[in-house]
Parts: sequence; structure tokens; C-alpha cells
Amino acid sequence: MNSATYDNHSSRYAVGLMSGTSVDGIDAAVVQITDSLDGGMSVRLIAFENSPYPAAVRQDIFDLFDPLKATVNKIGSMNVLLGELYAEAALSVITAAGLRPVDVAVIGSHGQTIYHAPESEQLHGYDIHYTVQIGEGSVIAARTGVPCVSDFRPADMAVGGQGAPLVPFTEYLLYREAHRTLLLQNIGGIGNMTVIPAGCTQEQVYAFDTGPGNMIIDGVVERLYPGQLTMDTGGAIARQGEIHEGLLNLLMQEPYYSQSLPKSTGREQFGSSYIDWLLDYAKREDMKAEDVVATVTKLTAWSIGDAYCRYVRAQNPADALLVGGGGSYNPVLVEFLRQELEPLGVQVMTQEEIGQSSDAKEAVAFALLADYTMKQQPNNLPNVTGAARPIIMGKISY
Ligand SMILES: Nc1ncnc2c1ncn2[C@@H]1O[C@H](COP(=O)(O)OP(=O)(O)OP(=O)(O)O)[C@@H](O)[C@H]1O
Ligand SMILES: CC(=O)N[C@H]1[C@@H]2OC[C@@H](O2)[C@@H](O)[C@@H]1O[C@H](C)C(=O)O
Repeated sequence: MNSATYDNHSSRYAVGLMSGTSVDGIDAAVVQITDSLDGGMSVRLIAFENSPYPAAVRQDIFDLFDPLKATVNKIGSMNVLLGELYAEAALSVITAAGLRPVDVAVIGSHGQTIYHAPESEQLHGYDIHYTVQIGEGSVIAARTGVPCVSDFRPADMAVGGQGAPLVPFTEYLLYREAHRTLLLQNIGGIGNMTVIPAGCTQEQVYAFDTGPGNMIIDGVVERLYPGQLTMDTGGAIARQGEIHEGLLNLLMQEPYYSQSLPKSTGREQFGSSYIDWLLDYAKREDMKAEDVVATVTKLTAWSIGDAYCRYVRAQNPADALLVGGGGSYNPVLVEFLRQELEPLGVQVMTQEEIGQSSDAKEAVAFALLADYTMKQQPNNLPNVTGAARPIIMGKISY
């Protein structure tokens, strides 16, 4: 029995596990959550680790993104394998925090998204929205002895939401300010923005996926430098390239950018077939590899600036955009973002520049979301996901 429970404890430790759309590895964070007398809470990051996926595991995960390869036996076995890897990541970060599993009240595990279909499909006369995250919570709970909350998204979808994004709920709790309107921009595989108006209530927060984060950059780098590179580390390639206006203009026509809110996207849209199409064009135009990388880096920054102008600026002119996720470690991308936003009066800062961790942010969020599940309190933001009502997300494995 865990000594850390949800009865009469105003302070507890929670673990958050995140494996995002980039499939670069498992992020694991231990946080200490302390309730305050005014009904709020404080959250302190105690330890953080990233365990990269072995290359063969990463390849097996990518195979599951292709519905033709994702047979039910492969999904079933990877679900358990990822549960094992997530449990190891949790045990390791608990040790790094100087704790024992018995000290930890809950593990919140996002899992690995292998398919996300938030728009309605008709099946036998029913409206179907679905999303698939794997990484078995029962395995995580069994190996660690700590209750695990997993599979958060389906509950929001069951009440009409997109099942994403979920992190804004925690951004509202952790970042809101009385006098500044903040944009929290995550640049992972996908880019997503949370708008936190100055002095706002929970109902006034909104968020959406801006489009690709690093997904197109990673996709073209992997194809143009096969077996050598999986990302443009430090923006080294983009820095040497020039923007190709023809390709940039073509990519800017993607209908997702002007689709109305709420909206979310994923690898289904900006994954391998999109990269095939883009590289076919680049080949016909005889483009240099570095020019392709520079152009898609520029596109990514443009899509964020464009989203701000379309969906935010008129109602909520922002003071600052705080950049998190792996993209904040690409200085060329951050510089392009500054060029898009600073002329509009929006200061661009990375999480590191404000003393936080870009890497740990999403793992921390899932620790906090799981804490709410255990307290039986709603943890979605209907205004953000489009859900009809607040709901308690997450499935508990004891
Ligand atoms: N040093 C670096 N230089 C350039 N890019 C980097 C660097 N470090 C990370 N990245 C980029 O960040 C990506 C990983 O970002 P992150 O871990 O935030 O994504 P994720 O959590 O998988 O995605 P999502 O938030 O969409 O689910 C890498 O694939 C790479 O493109
Ligand atoms: C279905 C899914 O896994 N979506 C991810 C993805 O990666 C970024 C963006 O697209 C966001 O919508 C979401 O993740 C974060 C953790 C979220 O729900 O807030």
C-alpha cells in the first residue's frame, strides 16, 4: 500500500510520463504538489529524465502509424512493451529524485499516440471520434506498485471534445498572470498554442494546434540525410540554407492553417505522405537540401505567427510568447519566430529564458492531470477541446 495517498495529505509526489509525436523518447518528471490554503496549489519539479527509445523500438512505433502495418497483434504487443519501458522510466526518475515508489501517490502516463481522429466519422449510423494511445497502465502500476492514470483523451472525446490539447489545463494553473496576456507555444512534433489572457478565468483560456512543430523539419532531415540525422540539431542545416519562396508559398496553402477552431492535427496530416509530396516538389525544382530545411523551418515559424494573427490578436493582443518543447532548442526556428512576432509587439522567450524547462513541461503536465483524476476533479478545458462539459479524464490502474 502506498504511504502517499489522497487522504489528508496536502503535499504529495507525482510522476508524469510523456512520449510525444516526435517519438524521440520518454520524458519522466517527479513533481511535488502542495495544496495552498486559498484553494490553489504549487508544483515543484524535483527530477527529470529523458530516456531515448532504442532505434529498433522507435522504428516499430513508426510502423504503427501506418494503418496497413498496424495489425492488432503488433498494437497489442507494443502496448505491453511500452508499458514496461514507461515503468522503467518511472522507477528510474523516482530514484533520481531520491524517493522510493512507496513515496509516490500517482503516476500519470500520456502513452504514445499512434492514431488521432478527432473529426467525426460515420459508422453504422453513429458519430465516431477516436484516438489511440498505447503504453499499458496496468503494467506500469504492476511494475512500480504505484497507481497509474493513463489513457486521458477518450473521456474528453466521449463528450464531444477533440481529446486534445490537454496541457492547457495545467498551463492555466501554472502560468496565468494578472497583467500580461501570455501565449504558451509548444513546438514538439506538432505545434500547439495556449492563449492565457491577463487575469483570465478558466473559461477564457483557449488553445489549438498551430500545425507542424518539428514534424516537417525532422521528416525532411531524415529523408535528405538517411541514416545520419533525425533532426536539424541546433538549426545547423537551416542556418546554411536560403528560403525558397515558391516552396514556402505552396506550403502556406495547406487548408489546416485556415480551418476554424477548435482544431487539432497530427502525423496523419503532416507525416510521411506529406513529406513525399514536399520532397517531390523540391526535387523537380532542383533544390539544395539546406534550402529545403531552411524553408520548412521558416514555414513552421510562419504558421505560428499566422495562427496568432488569425485566431488571437484581435481579441487578445499578447505581451509574450513562451516557447517550449524540443523546437525551443533550434535557434534558427526561434529566430524566425521572433521575426514573425516581435514586429507585432509580442516578446518571444523560451522556457529556459524564464527559468523553466522546455523538456520537462509536458511530463509535469501529466503528473498534474493525474493528480486531478485521483482527486476526482475534472481536468479537461471544454473551451479548449470543444467538449460539451467538464469531465474527469484518465483511467486508473491500481
Ligand atoms: N538541440 C536541438 N536542436 C534542434 N531541434 C531539436 C533539438 N532538441 C530537440 N529538437 C527537436 O524537438 C523534437 C522533440 O520535441 P519534443 O520532445 O518536444 O516533442 P514531442 O513531445 O515528441 O512532441 P509533441 O509535443 O508534439 O507530442 C525533436 O524531434 C527535434 O525536432
Ligand atoms: C493526440 C495527441 O497526441 N496530440 C498531441 C500532439 O502533440 C502536440 C499536440 O499534438 C497536442 O494536441 C497533443 O499533445 C499535448 C501533450 C496536449 O494534449 O496538450
